Amino acid sequence: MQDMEHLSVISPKVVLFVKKNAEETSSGNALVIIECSAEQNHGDRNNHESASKQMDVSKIVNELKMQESSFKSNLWEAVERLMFIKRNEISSLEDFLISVKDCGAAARGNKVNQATKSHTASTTDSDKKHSAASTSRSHKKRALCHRTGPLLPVEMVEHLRKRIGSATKIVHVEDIGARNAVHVEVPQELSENLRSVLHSIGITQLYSHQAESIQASLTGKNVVVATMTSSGKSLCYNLPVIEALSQSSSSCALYLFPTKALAQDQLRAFLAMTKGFSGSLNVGIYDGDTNQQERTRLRQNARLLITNPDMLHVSILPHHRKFGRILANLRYVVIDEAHVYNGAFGCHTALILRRLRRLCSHVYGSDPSFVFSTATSANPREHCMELANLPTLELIQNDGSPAARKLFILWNSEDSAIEDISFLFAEMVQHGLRCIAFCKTRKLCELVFCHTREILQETAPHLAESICSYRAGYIAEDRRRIESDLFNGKLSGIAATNALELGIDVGHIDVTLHLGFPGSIASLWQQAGRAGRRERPSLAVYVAFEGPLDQYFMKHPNKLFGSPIECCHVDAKNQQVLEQHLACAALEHPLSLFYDGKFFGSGLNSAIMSLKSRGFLSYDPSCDSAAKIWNYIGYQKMPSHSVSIRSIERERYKVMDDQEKEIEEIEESKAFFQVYEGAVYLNQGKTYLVTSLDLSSKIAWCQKADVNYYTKPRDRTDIHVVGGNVAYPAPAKLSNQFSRTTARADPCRVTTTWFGFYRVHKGSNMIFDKVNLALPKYTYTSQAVWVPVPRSIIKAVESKQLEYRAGLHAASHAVLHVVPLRIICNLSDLAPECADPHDGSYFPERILLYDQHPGGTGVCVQVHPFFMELLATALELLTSCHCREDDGCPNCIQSFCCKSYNEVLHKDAAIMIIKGILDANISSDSSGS
Ligand SMILES: Nc1ncnc2c1ncn2[C@@H]1O[C@H](COP(=O)(O)OP(=O)(O)OP(=O)(O)O)[C@@H](O)[C@H]1O
Repeated sequence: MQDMEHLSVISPKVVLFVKKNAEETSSGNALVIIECSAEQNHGDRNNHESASKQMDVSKIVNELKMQESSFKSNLWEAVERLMFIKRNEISSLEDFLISVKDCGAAARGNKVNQATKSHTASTTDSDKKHSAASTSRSHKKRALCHRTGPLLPVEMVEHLRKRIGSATKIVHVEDIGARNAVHVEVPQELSENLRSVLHSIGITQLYSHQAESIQASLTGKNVVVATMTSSGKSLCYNLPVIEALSQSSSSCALYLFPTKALAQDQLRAFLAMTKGFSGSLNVGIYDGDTNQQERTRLRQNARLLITNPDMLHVSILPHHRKFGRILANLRYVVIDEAHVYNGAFGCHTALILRRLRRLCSHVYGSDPSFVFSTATSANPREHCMELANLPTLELIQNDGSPAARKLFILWNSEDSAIEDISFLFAEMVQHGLRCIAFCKTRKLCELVFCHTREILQETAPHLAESICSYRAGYIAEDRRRIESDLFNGKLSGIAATNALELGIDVGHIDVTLHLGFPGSIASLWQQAGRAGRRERPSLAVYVAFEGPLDQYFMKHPNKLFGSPIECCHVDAKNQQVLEQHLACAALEHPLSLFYDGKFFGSGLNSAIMSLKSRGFLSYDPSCDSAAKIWNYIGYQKMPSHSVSIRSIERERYKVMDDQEKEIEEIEESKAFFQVYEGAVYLNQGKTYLVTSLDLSSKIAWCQKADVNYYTKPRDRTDIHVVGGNVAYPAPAKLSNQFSRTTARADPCRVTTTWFGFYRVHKGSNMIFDKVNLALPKYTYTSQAVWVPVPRSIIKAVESKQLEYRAGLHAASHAVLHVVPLRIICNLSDLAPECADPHDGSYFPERILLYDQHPGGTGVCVQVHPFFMELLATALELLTSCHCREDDGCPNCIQSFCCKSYNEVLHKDAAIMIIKGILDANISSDSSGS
């Protein structure tokens, strides 16, 4: 009985002991009960060893209840609740005692309290002997139970340090100092109307950048406002627009927001601002949620139309005559959050804006000014000029807004990042700090929400309902409700995906938590920018996962805080996308080589020829031959309907509960990651079990469940190179020694297979069951660029005792990293073929990149001519990177988008493979010449 610690005298007959280092019971408990008499209690424990029983907590509690019915029920409740909630976490007597202490007044007012006091004192020494990890866990519990009342965000760092003790997880604190405002008087040229608008929202002075930008816009210049998050960028476009609309009763404006939520938010702000406004501004949102009646009303009356690029593409431009009044009088086009228009989506938006400007010019004789805003782009001017094909653009970036101090903590989790962020989330809420916990995936978002709520139910039940989750997939009504609850202060915390990253005004937020690196430094700042608005000090905590990418930033904080944010890229010359939009443009208004070159660039001629040969365009011989007019003659009535600008899928699975209520719709490509028979499915913190999946009607039926595990699909993505000609030939002139490239560009078939799932214990994250499933595969055709690896190289790598597969995996990541050095693209458009680290079966011997969008956006075809040069650049990258680890760093072989979580990478093997391919290529080149 030396390993027993006295827990409490529960009754004259029963004493609870914790068995130190006990083997876990089936439900993961290490509690032992000693049954004895009151006198025996004070005797030698060894005498009663035979009476000890180790069993499930549930059985213990029931047995104790039966034996001791006279005991106070509220204490039972407390103990029971505690045991169930904490089942895997009771690592020391102190943990348990602290938790008991927190379990209500009843528990504190009786014998347990006395036992608690004496044993808290007596176990302090033994606690010191605990390992660092268990000490930190113990401190964590103490933190959870410790309520000191409201704290300021900046006080939280010290508080956390005290709570988690010496085994600190805080590896770095970046102190981002406050910035003073640079105010200027409201410019003289602003009308009385505008002054009264400002007055009505309590603004007496402008920030310097606002005045600069407003003045430029009022004189008709195109402007990009590139200042910090929460720097008052909305005013930079709202004021000139209100001015224009109030000066002329016919003037109109168009606002483009990338999300519906943002559009709603901005409409709210605009209406609040113009509440007492004398003139009629007629503002409205025209998006997929707008009903027919409202659409008609807006087409007839709106002067400020708030929409998105998708609506512009499929509805407004193809039916432009119905919007003729607005287009003819268009004074301003506002594009908020310009950094979102990046990569493939940016490329499509760039062509949509060209279609808009062309119609304004050719059909309606208008030439609107553009106002862009962005907080997180390293090249705002270059990016926005390319986006709208503008000859000039005024860059406003001298930020005159004030900012309060922000502390940015890097938190390296020793055990579970999910548990840590949940603990931090609960801790913030308990100290009166409003908080958003950003999670990378929908599932993580639900898990963090559930964990945090469990903690709060235990430690501060009155706060358990004050948190919520928010992610894509929720029905619009739920999202609007959550947004407004957060705005109104009904909610004090929210676990969210990047759906909440853009500038929705969610009221004041004190703290942002970030679970894992969100994919770009720009995105991390964008998320962190949600807190500390309105000059309040704030806190951000980046909680790292175990993966190499997060660990890299934990080791090198300067790579986060000292590096510039990423550039935004769009490639409006992408031949494939250009042709898709030219077909749409030709339907909207006939195309002319003569008049349209300035909108669509030098690729116009060859794109028209290609469309002609494919039966989309025909030349109108009746027109003046110099103007060369081309009409749309394609078989599709509305070509824009088949051009998906965000790869939005039409095929979706519905998730229904047993009351036949729809809970969510999930895109087909993502459905089986979430719903399959036996899956634990989470939605807004509720746990469901998927009882059946009807593949024909695409419905997943589920019912509420109370389970202590989650499920994880087992899946694999295979690339099958189909062969044959690619749609677009490589440019004739290829450069230097790699002209006889062995790289190929081919159509490919991308197939994701789900072959089952794991059941994983919630607390321990241990897999305890493996289930096989037969689900339909998800397949789409796309394009790939690839190069085979000669057998001799594989042998050479293996002869050095290096892992060939790890080298191949690392090499494809390195090649992916250098693609943006040669072409303008978004890295998420492309993906490398990643070897499944847990699958030892055949894997193709090649380095391959494929286009992630069904049908492909043409990036691989563009890459093909210089693929071997990319290999040479990748080799330079690897050999010049001084990181020492075999599995490299994010600067060389680790990739954020790796589907195999950067497992099984080897830098030296990658160097050998790339070098080998290049050597083989040069020798085949010289032997062939
Ligand atoms: N000149 C000003 N004086 C005082 N407060 C201002 C001024 N201009 C704007 N604000 C306030 O600053 C807050 C942030 O403004 P806004 O939402 O326009 O910022 P933003 O730069 O668009 O933010 P985000 O980057 O998140 O989209 C608002 O509450 C707004 O009322």
